[in-house]
Amino acid sequence: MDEKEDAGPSKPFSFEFSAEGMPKMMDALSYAIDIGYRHIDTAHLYRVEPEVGKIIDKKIKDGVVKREDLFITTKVWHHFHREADVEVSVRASLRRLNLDYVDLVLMHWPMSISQDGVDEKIDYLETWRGFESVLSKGLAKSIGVSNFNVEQMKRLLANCKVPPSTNQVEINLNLGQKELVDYCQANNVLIVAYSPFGTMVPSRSAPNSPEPKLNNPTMVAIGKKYGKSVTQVTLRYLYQRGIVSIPKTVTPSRVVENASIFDFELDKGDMETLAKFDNGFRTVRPFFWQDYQNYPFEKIPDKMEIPESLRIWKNGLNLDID
Ligand SMILES: NC(=O)C1=CN([C@@H]2O[C@H](COP(=O)(O)OP(=O)(O)OC[C@H]3O[C@@H](n4cnc5c(N)ncnc54)[C@H](OP(=O)(O)O)[C@@H]3O)[C@@H](O)[C@H]2O)C=CC1
Ligand SMILES: O=C1CO[C@H](CO)[C@@H](O)[C@@H]1O
Repeated sequence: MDEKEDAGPSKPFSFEFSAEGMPKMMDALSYAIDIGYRHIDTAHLYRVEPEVGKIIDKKIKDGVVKREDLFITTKVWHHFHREADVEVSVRASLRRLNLDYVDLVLMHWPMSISQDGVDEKIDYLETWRGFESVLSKGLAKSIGVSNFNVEQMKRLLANCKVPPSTNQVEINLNLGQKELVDYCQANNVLIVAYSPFGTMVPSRSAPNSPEPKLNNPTMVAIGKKYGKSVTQVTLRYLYQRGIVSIPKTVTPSRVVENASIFDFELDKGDMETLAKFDNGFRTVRPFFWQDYQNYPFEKIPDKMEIPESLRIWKNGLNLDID
């Protein structure tokens, strides 16, 4: 393996993954597959592909699932945006995952940032040609993007040979992204919602985070009406908008809870009530990249105090993955 394959931006950030969190996460993944989860979302960034691969391998060897039953997504990070580097990244992920192919590979962000954190200003249309090549070689069964805004989706769809199957973006009750969802769905691009709970959950919440929280009276009342939790109502709401959610939990009971959303249907009135929570509050906003070319979100004005809940990374990110 040449060092380019697994090198990552050694500066300016240092995002420490908690090693002790790994076993819990892997136990949760193993349990999720046992109870019926089939879509696994990972990425070069997350540094867990080898462990995900081991779990998949074991579940196939134990006869719990066949490879074709699973839908594995991984993502290409910023510093592999040269057309030829996309394949380098995907082959490295396949090696770490111990797979012959992934079902979906995503361009994690539209920005291209060097391993040293420099804004390399590579056009994502060039990067996308690398994705089309990876698809043609069978390294991925489908290709998509993540964190693309409406303008970027329009430009990509107008300048590609193979359209993205998916746009994985933050969607939750705070951030409904109606214009983006409507555009993608009108153009047969599946919307996958990351951070589907937004700031509802304590790990993402801060004193100034907007409603709804887990104890929001309106949410609790709607949940009671259907015998469901606030988080199940949230995931069902997204499902009924034609959106695939990818909630994360390391808690076994929540692994079950988050999957138990297909035995009820929110009525029209409740869907309208839930839509009213939309206030545009974005949970995942890496403001440290906001001056880079193709940064997809509105910029936070310098004078505005950046709320703690937006500072998902205190120091940033270190991708020197072995
Ligand atoms: N493409 C991209 O740029 C991004 C992709 N993603 C993807 O989306 C996935 C999910 O997003 P993430 O940001 O983790 O946020 P989520 O909205 O999935 O929230 C995860 C948090 O919610 C808690 N939680 C989960 N289920 C419940 C429940 N039923 N009741 C109460 N709390 C609950 C978890 O706690 P606990 O684990 O302790 O149970 C965890 O702290 C990520 O794992 C990643 O795969 C995420 C961000 C950006
Ligand atoms: O899960 C994640 C944590 O935040 C990163 C940057 O904001 C995301 O891109 C990533 O997928």
